[in-house]
Amino acid sequence: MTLFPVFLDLSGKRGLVVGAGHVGLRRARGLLEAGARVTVVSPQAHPEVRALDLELVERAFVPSDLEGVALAFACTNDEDVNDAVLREAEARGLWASSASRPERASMRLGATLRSGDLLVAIQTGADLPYLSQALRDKLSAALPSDLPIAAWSERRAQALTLPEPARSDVLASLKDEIRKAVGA
Ligand SMILES: C[C@@]1(CC(=O)O)C2=NC(=C\c3[nH]c(c(CCC(=O)O)c3CC(=O)O)Cc3[nH]c(c(CC(=O)O)c3CCC(=O)O)/C=C3\N/C(=C\2)[C@@H](CCC(=O)O)[C@]3(C)CC(=O)O)/[C@H]1CCC(=O)O
Ligand SMILES: NC(=O)c1ccc[n+]([C@@H]2O[C@H](COP(=O)([O-])OP(=O)(O)OC[C@H]3O[C@@H](n4cnc5c(N)ncnc54)[C@H](O)[C@@H]3O)[C@@H](O)[C@H]2O)c1
Repeated sequence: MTLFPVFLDLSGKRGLVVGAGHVGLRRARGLLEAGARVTVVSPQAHPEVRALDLELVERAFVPSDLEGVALAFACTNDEDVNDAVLREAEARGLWASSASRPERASMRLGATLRSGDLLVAIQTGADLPYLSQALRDKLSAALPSDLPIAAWSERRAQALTLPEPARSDVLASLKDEIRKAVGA
């Protein structure tokens, strides 16, 4: 299956996390980092989930938990519950992922690498987190830590306001400088 890569702006949207073990904790943190509002539904919760700024509902999942939600993460240790979350999400036209049945889900996750706003996500397409993590670590070690990304972005924005041929000249030299800086 060929997956479509996309980066979501979740600010102000509600994400539902079903199951508050260590995978649910990772999903809740990731959603909060992205500015989403988060509801976690789980009878038991990892202690670190309680410390987060989210709504924790301490009971088993029911389909109405999906009301008002933009996307859902099935992270329980019960495959039937994770399947039910996928099924109910699908019925409501919502994207959902499953920690235990990824191949049945409409949404897959990957290993991620962040440096400021720079975000790299790696998905093997083969349910092989060891490979995506290994590639992420390799890329992380190779990435220069002091890239002047904001300054480059500002120079590009300014160049786009220039008339030709200045615009193309400035953009070409910026492109060369960036490729050299990252060793491409
Ligand atoms: C990269 C990362 C991102 C993330 O999940 O955040 C990620 N797994 C991570 C960690 C991790 N995964 C597992 C352990 C337990 C210990 C171990 O086995 O080592 C740990 C360690 C831990 O949890 O700490 C085992 C595991 N993983 C999956 C299953 C189910 C299955 O295989 O069916 C099982 C077997 C469960 C079991 O049977 O117990 C499934 C998936 N895991 C994916 C991604 C997706 C594939 C991505 C790809 O192919 O590229 C996919 C398909 C899910 C999806 O699409 O959402 C994250 C790194 C976090 C980081 O370091 O940043
Ligand atoms: N994708 C990944 O990266 C990854 C990594 C490790 C494990 N896994 C898979 O994900 C599953 C979850 O892993 P974990 O380590 O977070 O498990 P865990 O056992 O730590 O947590 C499971 C949570 O689900 C909750 N739960 C159980 N039934 C529920 C229900 N009906 N409604 C709501 N919540 C319910 C439990 O109370 C618990 O908080 C594992 O069983 C495994 O299959 C995936």
